[in-house]
Amino acid sequence: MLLCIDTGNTNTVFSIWDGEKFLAHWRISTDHRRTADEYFVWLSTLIAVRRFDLDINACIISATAPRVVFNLRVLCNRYFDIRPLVVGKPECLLPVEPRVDPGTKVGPDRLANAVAAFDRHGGHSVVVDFGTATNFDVVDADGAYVGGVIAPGVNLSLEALHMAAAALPHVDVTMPERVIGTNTVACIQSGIYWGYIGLIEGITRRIKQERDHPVKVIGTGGLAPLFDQGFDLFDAIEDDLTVHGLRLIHDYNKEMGNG
Ligand SMILES: Nc1ncnc2c1ncn2[C@@H]1O[C@H](COP(=O)(O)OP(=O)(O)OP(=O)(O)O)[C@@H](O)[C@H]1O
Ligand SMILES: CC(C)(CO)[C@@H](O)C(=O)NCCC(=O)O
Ligand SMILES: [K+]
Repeated sequence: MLLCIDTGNTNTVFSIWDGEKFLAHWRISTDHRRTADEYFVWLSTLIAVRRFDLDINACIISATAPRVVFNLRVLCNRYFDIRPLVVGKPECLLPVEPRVDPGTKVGPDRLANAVAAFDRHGGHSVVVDFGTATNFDVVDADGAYVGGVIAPGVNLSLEALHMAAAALPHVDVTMPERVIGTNTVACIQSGIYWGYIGLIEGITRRIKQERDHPVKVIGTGGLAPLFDQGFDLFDAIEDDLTVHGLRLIHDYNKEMGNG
């Protein structure tokens, strides 16, 4: 079984691939202080609940927070006796290299998104990923990541508003019926919701103008469905895009005799 670990700045997803399908996706908050032993206790508890044998013989990691990699490597070595592939490190091959400015370290989650989008939708696409950041990852005809956009994430914007303005409470993200709010909470919800609708519409329109080929827009991340209600923002929503990409990158390395 392959263990795919997608560490974002807020949450980390552990997914188990049995060679044909994902058996489970488990989520834990990202904390670089978490030790290998802590991860293992957590993992083995979840595996016991699901009653399948833990037979992990390969691991691939995407870490947008590089500090977590040390303890994840220890987890792999100590408990599974394997060396993980770490996306973005020179020893981890990619089906196509990204085409960006020299010296740019593209986020490994964006590299995985590009590989997954190319697999499911072919070239000429853009992934809109709603995580800690709201990032747009542009995929070329051959599947290469060729750049994109990084905007503050929805929950980050809400948090910033609440922290910086004494009179503004923390609110949940929902779709308000009307743009004009008649109370404080409704005003904030409107600013966030309609603000992000405008951001997604505006940025995808401009990305399409900059490309010389029609572009498919793929939404992913927990909040993608919320922004899809009644709007034509996305051609597809994929909830497991990043781990799907990790699985493909692992398989590619195996095919190439690497790891
Ligand atoms: N209506 C909602 N309001 C607030 N949060 C939501 C809502 N729906 C989903 N979420 C949250 O969105 C998050 C989506 O997870 P996702 O993996 O896409 O990004 P993340 O974990 O926040 O960021 P990162 O991947 O950068 O760590 C989950 O933590 C989930 O609890
Ligand atoms: C943009 C985020 C934060 C999205 O998770 C991550 O991919 C990242 O830290 N990227 C590094 C910079 C870049 O991708 O250009
Ligand atoms: K993510």
